[in-house]
Amino acid sequence: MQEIALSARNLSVHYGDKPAVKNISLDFASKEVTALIGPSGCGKSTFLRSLNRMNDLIPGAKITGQILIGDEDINNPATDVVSLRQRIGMVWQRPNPFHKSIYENIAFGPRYHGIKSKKKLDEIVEESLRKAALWDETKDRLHKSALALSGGQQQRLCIARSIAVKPDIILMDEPASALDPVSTAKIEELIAELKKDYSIIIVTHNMHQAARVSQKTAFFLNGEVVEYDQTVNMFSNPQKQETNDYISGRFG
Ligand SMILES: Nc1ncnc2c1ncn2[C@@H]1O[C@H](COP(=O)(O)OP(=O)(O)OP(=O)(O)O)[C@@H](O)[C@H]1O
Repeated sequence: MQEIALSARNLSVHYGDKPAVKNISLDFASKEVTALIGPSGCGKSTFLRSLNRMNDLIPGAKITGQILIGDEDINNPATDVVSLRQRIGMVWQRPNPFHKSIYENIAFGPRYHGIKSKKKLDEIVEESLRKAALWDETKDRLHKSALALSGGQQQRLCIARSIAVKPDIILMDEPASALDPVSTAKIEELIAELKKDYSIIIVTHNMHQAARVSQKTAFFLNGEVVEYDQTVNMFSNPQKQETNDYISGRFG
């Protein structure tokens, strides 16, 4: 049996009176990549943001249902949201490095979580940049501004920053959509490498990308999950007409 990293149970999200995510239950396997696909506005990002309580920051967003890590429901008001976001990291569509050096971008999180030793921080910075396939490109300029990196390098830096606090799960919201094809390919290679150590849930509009990087795919439509399956099955033999229409480009 596959280990489960995270489960959504009857999860619904409303913005005011308007439902954006409707009663979704999904299990996410450990150390796998799960892709969330579907047309614009179908609730993928809203669902993703619920998984580490980022929707808490949106006024008027109301969340019901459970997000379970083991027996722990992260929607419980007693949950320490800072430590939750350390365990479940997030990488956004546009790279958003801090206006600081490359080193400080990575060291910020571990330092915030109490690591003070320079030697330990140096080790974490190197290890995180290596895991994000960025060490060779940055080792001679660690104390230069992160903003001088290319867009693709900045996105790998953001991935390194999320790795630095040792998460179990990394959420990615269209992490390559603002990047050129070469940078996109690097991010995809990196995702394949990262899944050895982390469970990854990625929103993507790019069907080829979903097919390349993920082991499971969930197809969202109008706030619901229409189909959830192994990616190879989903793309070769979808069970629902709507899935077939979407992946063959008939809408969305
Ligand atoms: N902050 C918000 N306030 C109000 N409504 C929102 C907010 N964010 C999203 N919505 C609405 O919720 C629905 C789902 O949006 P969401 O962004 O989750 O979809 P999506 O599938 O990720 O879309 P896209 O692929 O275009 O990013 C949409 O109708 C959207 O207009």
